[in-house]
Amino acid sequence: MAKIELNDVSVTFNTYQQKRVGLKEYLVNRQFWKPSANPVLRVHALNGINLSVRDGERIGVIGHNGAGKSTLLKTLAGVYPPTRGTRTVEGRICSLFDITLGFELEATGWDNIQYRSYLQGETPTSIRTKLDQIAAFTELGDFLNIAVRNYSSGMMMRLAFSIATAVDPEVLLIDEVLAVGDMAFLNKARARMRELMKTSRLMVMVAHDLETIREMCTRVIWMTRGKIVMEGKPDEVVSAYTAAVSGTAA
Ligand SMILES: Nc1ncnc2c1ncn2[C@@H]1O[C@H](COP(=O)(O)OP(=O)(O)OP(=O)(O)O)[C@@H](O)[C@H]1O
Repeated sequence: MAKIELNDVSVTFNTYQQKRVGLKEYLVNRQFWKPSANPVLRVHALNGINLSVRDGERIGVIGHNGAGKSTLLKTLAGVYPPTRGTRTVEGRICSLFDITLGFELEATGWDNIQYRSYLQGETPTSIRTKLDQIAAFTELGDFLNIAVRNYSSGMMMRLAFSIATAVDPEVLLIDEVLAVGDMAFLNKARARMRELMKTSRLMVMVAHDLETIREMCTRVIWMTRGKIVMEGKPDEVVSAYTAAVSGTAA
């Protein structure tokens, strides 16, 4: 059984009003420099989020830029620990965002498929059957024999997407704006994503495309400034959001 439980979760980032002051800059200007010249800014990206998602639910997250959607997804994935509150996620997670991060640049495509598959919980036996399927999906052919340092960004995307989606996820976390290479690969990737959405036990998807949300989700969450302002049936929440955005809300 897969489930997600967020209890009063907040995520705060500390950032600086200006760029960080380096050692050289500090030494040169130290008689003039004061910490108050560059105060810490606290960004409350998530603010007291309560969310309970059960097996079988497909959640869509909508909201304007900077509302906290990606931070929510990354908190669910375990990338950001909550500054306050508790996070419980049960089930094998597949995160479809930032998928090209963390590759071994000096290793070949084949080696990276192995390394990543282990990180995704595969065993030497289970990898044996999947290796060829992943390689075939990339359509990278002999390029899989060279170091990924030499890949174009589109080739990296193909490799990363093929590996990330070769799992049998229980909890699927998707950022819709995943750019996955050229048109030919994009169509194939979209088809695979839809398949994963149908087969995973629970999904949370961040999307700006409201039609995809209406079509794919069982519940929608609308976020503003790190808070959930409305949640419920896709049609109702999307209509309220659209009305608010176009300025026709009552
Ligand atoms: N790593 C970080 N360090 C500092 N601030 C951050 C970081 N990540 C996000 N933020 C800030 O947190 C807030 C929420 O950002 P987030 O990326 O979650 O929004 P979003 O709803 O996904 O936006 P978009 O639709 O533009 O992708 C923003 O104010 C953003 O500047």
